[in-house]
Amino acid sequence: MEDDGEVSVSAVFPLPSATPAPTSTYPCQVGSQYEANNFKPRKFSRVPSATESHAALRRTLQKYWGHSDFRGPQLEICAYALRGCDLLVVAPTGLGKSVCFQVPAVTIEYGITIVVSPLLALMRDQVSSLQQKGIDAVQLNEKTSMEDVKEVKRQLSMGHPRLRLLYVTPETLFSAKYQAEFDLAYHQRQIVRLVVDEAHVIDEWGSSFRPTYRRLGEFRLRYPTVPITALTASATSAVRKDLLTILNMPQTQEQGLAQWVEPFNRKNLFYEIRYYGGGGNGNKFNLIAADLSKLILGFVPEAKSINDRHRVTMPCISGLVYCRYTADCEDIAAHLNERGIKAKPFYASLPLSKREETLDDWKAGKVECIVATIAFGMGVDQAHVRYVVHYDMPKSFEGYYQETGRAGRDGHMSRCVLYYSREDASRLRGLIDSEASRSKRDGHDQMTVDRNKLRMVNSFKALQMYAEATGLCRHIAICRYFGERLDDVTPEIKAKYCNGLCDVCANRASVFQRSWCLTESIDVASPIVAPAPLEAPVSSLSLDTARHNTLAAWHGPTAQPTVGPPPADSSVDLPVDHDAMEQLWMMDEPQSSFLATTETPCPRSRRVGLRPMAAPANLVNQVPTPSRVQTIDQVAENGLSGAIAVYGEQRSPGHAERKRKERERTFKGVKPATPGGPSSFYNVSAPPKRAKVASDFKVPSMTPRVPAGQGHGQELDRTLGLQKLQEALKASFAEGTLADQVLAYWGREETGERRIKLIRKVARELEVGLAKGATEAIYVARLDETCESLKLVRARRGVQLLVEDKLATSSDARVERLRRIEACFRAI
Ligand SMILES: Nc1ncnc2c1ncn2[C@@H]1O[C@H](COP(=O)(O)OP(=O)(O)OP(=O)(O)O)[C@@H](O)[C@H]1O
Repeated sequence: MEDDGEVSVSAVFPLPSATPAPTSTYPCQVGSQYEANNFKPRKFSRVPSATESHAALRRTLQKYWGHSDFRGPQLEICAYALRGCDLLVVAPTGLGKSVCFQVPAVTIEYGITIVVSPLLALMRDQVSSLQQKGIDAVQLNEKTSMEDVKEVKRQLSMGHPRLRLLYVTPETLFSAKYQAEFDLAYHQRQIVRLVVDEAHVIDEWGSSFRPTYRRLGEFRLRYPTVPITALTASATSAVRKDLLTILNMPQTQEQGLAQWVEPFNRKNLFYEIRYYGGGGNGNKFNLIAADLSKLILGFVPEAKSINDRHRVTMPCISGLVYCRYTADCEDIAAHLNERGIKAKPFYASLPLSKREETLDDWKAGKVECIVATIAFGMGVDQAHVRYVVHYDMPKSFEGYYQETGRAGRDGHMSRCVLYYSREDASRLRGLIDSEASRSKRDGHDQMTVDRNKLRMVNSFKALQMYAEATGLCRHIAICRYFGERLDDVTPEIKAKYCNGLCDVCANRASVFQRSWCLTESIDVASPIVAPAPLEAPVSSLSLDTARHNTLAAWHGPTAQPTVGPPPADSSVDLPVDHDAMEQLWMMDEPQSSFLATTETPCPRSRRVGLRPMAAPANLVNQVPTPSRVQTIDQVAENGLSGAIAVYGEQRSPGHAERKRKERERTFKGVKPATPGGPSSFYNVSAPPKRAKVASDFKVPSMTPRVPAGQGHGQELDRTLGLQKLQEALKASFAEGTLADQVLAYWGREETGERRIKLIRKVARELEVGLAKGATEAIYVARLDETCESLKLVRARRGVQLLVEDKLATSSDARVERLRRIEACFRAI
């Protein structure tokens, strides 16, 4: 019987050749829950500066995890999570990706982080490790007891839950059983983030045996203000694009994505391929078993000396052997036991208690070797695994990388061996073909089937080429597969990536000689063909229309989206950047073969979409006399959050107590979110809190663009223009006595949410007027002038002119534009 639980496959594509130039905005804050919620670390009553956020995150890490400091990009990623950004993190196995979402989830003041995890065992591990640290975490899946389900539902509905991390399967997330609770938690602003862990499985599992994975994109439509983090260790650039598309996440820095792609190399792993010929008719066991046990026994002295050298105290040497079939797991485990290696089988159809026992014994060092199918592996975090052997070839390159990634997570040298024969490869190829046809029977459309099949085949072909290449450094080949552009001749690169830690670099001649035993009559993989572009999950619908439809499907046709769809007659689709959307579906140029790639070495870390550290000049100009001393340099260093903090009140003794009393006063008469339910600090019926910060609006310095390659007279890209207008209107009218005066004069006395809605409508109306008959240059100029005019509302002199009806007598050019704005406010 074959075991399910495969990791994704993908084709071979290069990474973007260069990191996009940084912009001077914080795109990830625009339109995110950050705007509505202002995630704050505990103890902060205002938005903290970057330095303060970092300190808060570090404190959490030290207090709960006991690590002295963050590793690599962890701190930066956590800080972006605190800001409410959408994040994509692609980092090698063992880097510590869990910290990147767990630490912010615990650091912020309140709210639940939902973590979608693919495997129950992985969920169980992470939840119990968090609970041991004293963190409120819980898992919700089909195995959760009734009592726990009740408690989770209570936490989701209560308005101010203790719960910090809720681990779910995608099936649970979309189960009708919990929808009301998730909806309520969302409306009470208690869902702070969706995390998709091991996100690479979305692409393949979603189109084969776990279709609910593909539904994850609906989350964004349903809960549009909740930011998303996707994390994976193995994703080529094509897979990354697919993930973002499926999850309905922004695709670029401009659209609000912060992305980390860390180098894939695992320096401390020794990769080796063992070739064998034949292996048909059930004689594979006879061919390999003896060699396998000899290999493992041979590792032991070396592994022991590594452990001793690094003071790793384990009763025995930990290792893993991967097989494709459950029967092989049993046979190999029995064989190893006969040879004195304490081994146990592990596969999906074993009872859960048995699997848990095996895993616990292995972690405790009572069992030396686990002989497992791919049901075991992803996310398993055992530090001292000294070897990973593939008795069978994995079905995908990503699978190989993930599984070998279990080795050497403590950073010390460990070995990864793959047994390879062409017979095995061609059998596996047949299996992949039949699996692809099975997904056709499962009701997927032809295009999805074809694309999926091509992906699987390509990934497998790449793995076969990797195994067959007797002259290419294994480390370089792996990194090339994931898109790093590396040459394999420069000694510095070879030393940096491998330094003799693969069979080819250690002894190329011997590898070549050993490969002679491969059966010549069987073909090696044919070239890789790029799959067709991915169908957008929201296809031709705009995101807003899709979001509206989704909400209607869930909440009934009268459902009111939190951020409503634009009126039918509006000529602007606010969140859709058609130009950028079109680029989403465009794939990179395929490489004929990853083995042939050469070029510049990969930088240490590729970060795409990161916020630069300089604050926009226009923002700095707007900062009123700060109540705390803060230089422009500090603002630049701390970024926008830092600049907002400038508006914050000076803290004084008794500040916390005063804040508490103020809060109690504010929420005294607040109605419960549900009839009979507890009242909440954050529920929707709470009166709008008067912000202490001057305003949390962002002023993006974005320029409206025309679609690439088009000139004047062509259709304008107006999304950013609309956004700019909206921000300017908000800045002038969202609050403040001057704005109140003007609006009262215009007969608009809306406050709070109603005023914000009005501002949105006015922005749309205005933008349509400005775009009429305009070329790009005229449009930009009109936008700038209108935004400039709006500043009058923030000046006493301007307000006087307005409310005393002296506009007609004024010669100020801005007045004319202000009239247009006034007309809009009066008319809507
Ligand atoms: N800042 C840190 N300092 C020390 N150890 C850390 C730090 N961050 C994470 N670790 C440790 O690194 C190990 C790997 O962490 P984790 O399981 O999150 O990795 P991962 O990136 O998710 O790997 P995989 O993709 O293979 O699941 C864990 O044992 C964790 O405790």
